[in-house]
Amino acid sequence: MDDQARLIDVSNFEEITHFVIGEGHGVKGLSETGIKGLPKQYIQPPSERTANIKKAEPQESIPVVDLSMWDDPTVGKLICDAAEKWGFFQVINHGVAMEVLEGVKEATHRFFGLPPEEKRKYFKEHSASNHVRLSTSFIPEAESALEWKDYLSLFYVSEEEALALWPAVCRDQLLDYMKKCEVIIKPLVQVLMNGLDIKNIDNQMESLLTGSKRINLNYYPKCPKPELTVGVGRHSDVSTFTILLQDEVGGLYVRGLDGESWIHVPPIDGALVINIGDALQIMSNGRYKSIEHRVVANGNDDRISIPLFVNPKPSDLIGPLEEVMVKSGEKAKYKQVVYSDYVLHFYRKAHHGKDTLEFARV
Ligand SMILES: O=C(O)CCC(=O)C(=O)O
Ligand SMILES: [Fe+2]
Repeated sequence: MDDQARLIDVSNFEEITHFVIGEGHGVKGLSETGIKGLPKQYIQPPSERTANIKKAEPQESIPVVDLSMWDDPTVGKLICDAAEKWGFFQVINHGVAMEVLEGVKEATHRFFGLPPEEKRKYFKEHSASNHVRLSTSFIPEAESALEWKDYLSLFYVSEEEALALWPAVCRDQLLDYMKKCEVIIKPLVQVLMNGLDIKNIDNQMESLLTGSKRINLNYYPKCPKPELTVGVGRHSDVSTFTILLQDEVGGLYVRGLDGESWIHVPPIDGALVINIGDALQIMSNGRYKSIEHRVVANGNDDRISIPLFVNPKPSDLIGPLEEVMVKSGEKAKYKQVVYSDYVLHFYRKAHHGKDTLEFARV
């Protein structure tokens, strides 16, 4: 380890980029060299550094909803209230077995444990398909300061394609997990739509809300100077909703109800975190909120998380749902946009809070 540490010059921008991206080591590899300083491209402006996080009182936290009785109207109410106020909640007794969750976490560690020559094949420059992409930071080409994170992003088209393209060390566990998550996705759609007074969810509506899926494997290696950088910068997700599995390390913060403070999402063994994304904020004309969140870098531990983004289809036109507009009599806050245009807009710039939504604002 020491040998490698001597080889890496923290102040040499090109050398770092070549090591991280060119050779496929990622920031995980950089962290494992034992570097002591933070390369300058990872230094965030003071306003974004998480050491400045003004934390809320610990007793205020996002709701935890027990899903053992989906049909109980109080469960539905808790979920819809959380979606309106917090945009974030955790679920327990959700019906996805502990072994399945463990399998996904192990698969994530197996993928990131591959030698760099193997992982390199999945970087943009080499990947056989843009449905399978390993990246570092968020979108390094567009960022003036990088995030301390590597991630594999897998767009789901069909089981057949996934079996052919997704890395063999993780694909079976991920596909199994995605299938098992249907026990959450279907009733969640039902409950959220009920909350908007939409009772009849036909195939077209179901497809508009859940027609495509993306699963990411996030790896946040231990960081030499965590107070100067971030794991993920503030953003909201572009999904309908996201189901997030995190490990026991912690570090995810969501914007508090006052719009200023940051609230930690404590890891709960066996729980899943659910958050509303921009697509549902748009479709509900702002009733359900996609809330800003961020991940701190950690000086002591590596962390993983696995978000499953449940999305409209790329070709779908999204806008405030007609049923919502008719029932509420409100003016539309958002216009109709092609979902893939919205997503492309998100991927064109660095994470910056909820800015992406402006793209769809009337
Ligand atoms: O790692 C986390 O807890 C959250 C990650 C996240 O926000 C994302 O991938 O969109
Ligand atoms: Fe996110």
